[in-house]
Order: sequence, then structure tokens, then C-alpha cells
Amino acid sequence: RVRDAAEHVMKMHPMWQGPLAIPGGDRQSPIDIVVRKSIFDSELKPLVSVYDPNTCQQIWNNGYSFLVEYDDTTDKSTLKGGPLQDNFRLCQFHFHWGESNAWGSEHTLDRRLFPAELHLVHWNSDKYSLFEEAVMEDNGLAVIGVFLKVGKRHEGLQKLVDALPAIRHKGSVVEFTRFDPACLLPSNINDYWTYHGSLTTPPLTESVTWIIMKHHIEVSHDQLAVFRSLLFTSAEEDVQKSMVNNFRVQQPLCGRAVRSSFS
Ligand SMILES: CCCCNCc1ccc(S(N)(=O)=O)cc1
Ligand SMILES: [Zn+2]
Repeated sequence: RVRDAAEHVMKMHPMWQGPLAIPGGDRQSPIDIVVRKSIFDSELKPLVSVYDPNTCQQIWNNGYSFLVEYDDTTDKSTLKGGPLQDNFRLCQFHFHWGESNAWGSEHTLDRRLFPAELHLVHWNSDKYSLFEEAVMEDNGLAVIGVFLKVGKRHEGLQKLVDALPAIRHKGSVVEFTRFDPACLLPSNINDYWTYHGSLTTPPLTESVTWIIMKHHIEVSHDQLAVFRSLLFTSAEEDVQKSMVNNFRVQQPLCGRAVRSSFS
């Protein structure tokens, strides 16, 4: 019932009227991860993330979510290992959340919805020279997904929460520096599921190696409430719309394998 409500909200949302999937797309995201059908792959290596907080540049409201953007002109904040053959550069992270704590995540675990989901977006800097190039290629992107649960206050997140009122409207941007995204990862990053999928917002390109963390992080109810104080709309628009339910409806698996790094 909760999921149906979430899906209804999603389908009705102005953000998603229009072409929802790439015609013929057979590796779209997000998906439900059926845990018992995931396949343990002992060849999956530990993930190695090296993030330099000094590459953090700005935080802005792009009308879908809010993004924290990193300088990706050098290999200072990188991800490798796990299912990845190449070196990937962090370019941004953002979140998806609901209007209530009952839903908000894009991926689900055995249909379990979480109130929000963090995406850390990286592009293949061994093969491409710009995110915009990599976004079009099969092995172009790697996105780490982390589920959020409501519980104790997340001290590391608070610096970001405090910056949100300054970017309430679509198109607003403020300087945001010295933020270490590693503080948003769960303690254990070696337990994850991985599958080949797509971006979950336009251009929906099928260029993503998804790495979904088994362990979640906790944020407080009040911290999540500040996410919901953001607006989809720009300051000039007459009708202001709360930025909530910015998740995509789930997509068919189309026979894809979901591998796990743990048994
Ligand atoms: C070419 C410019 C595209 C900007 N937006 C990219 C983008 C969209 C969705 C995701 S997600 N939600 O799949 O992680 C990441 C990055
Ligand atoms: Zn996302």
C-alpha cells in the first residue's frame, strides 16, 4: 500500500510526465533488489575510495535534487576496485527523498522502501576526459547508492543541511568547500550489490555501474525535513512546489544479474 502510494505520487508528479524510459531500454534504473536472487561473486574486490575534501566546490539546486559538486579536472577524488576495471572520478553527490519517511528511495531491497537514498556519481577517467562524454558510454559511470534511515542525527551531514536554505529555489548555487563525502558512507563499504543500469533522471542513459551499499546511514527526522524545505521551482515562478518525491518509478530487470560482494 505504501509503495503503491509512492508509485502513484511518482506517476502523477509533473517531473515525470513525458518519455520515462529510453525506447527499447533494457537496462534502466532504479530496480528492486531481490536479495535471495542476487549472486555472490567472489571475484568482486573491495571498493577503494579516496576523496579529497579540498575538491569540494559548490552546492546547488538543479530543479531535481540538490547537488554537491567536486572539481573533477584531476584524479584527486577517485573510486576504483569493487566491480570496476578502471579508475573513476567523483563529480557530484545528491539525494532522492519522499514527502514522508514512508518512502523516498529509488532502489529497494526486497521491496523495502527507505526514506531517502544518496548517490555518489563518478565517471571513468581512464577512458574519457569529461563527464559529458562518459555519460553516453556503457562503462562510463559508477554510482554508489546508500540508503538513509531516520534515527540519530548525522553530524557530518549537518554542514550540508545548514547550507540548504541558501539554495531553496531551482537554479540557486552557493560556495560549499572542504566537505568529505566519505563521512556519508556506511562503516562497512565492502558489502554491496552491483548491476548494470542507467541514470534515473534525464538523459536516462544506460551507462551506469550501480554499487548499492548493504548497510545504511542514519539521519535525523529534522535533517530530512530540511531536504523537504527545498523547492522544485525557481524564485520567479508563481506557484512554488516542494522538492519531495524526486525518485523515479522502478524499471524492469529484463533478466539482468545482480551480484553481491558478500555471501
Ligand atoms: C549530461 C548532464 C546530465 C546531468 N545529470 C546527470 C545525472 C543524472 C542522474 C544521476 S543518478 N540519479 O542516476 O545518480 C546522476 C547524474
Ligand atoms: Zn540520483
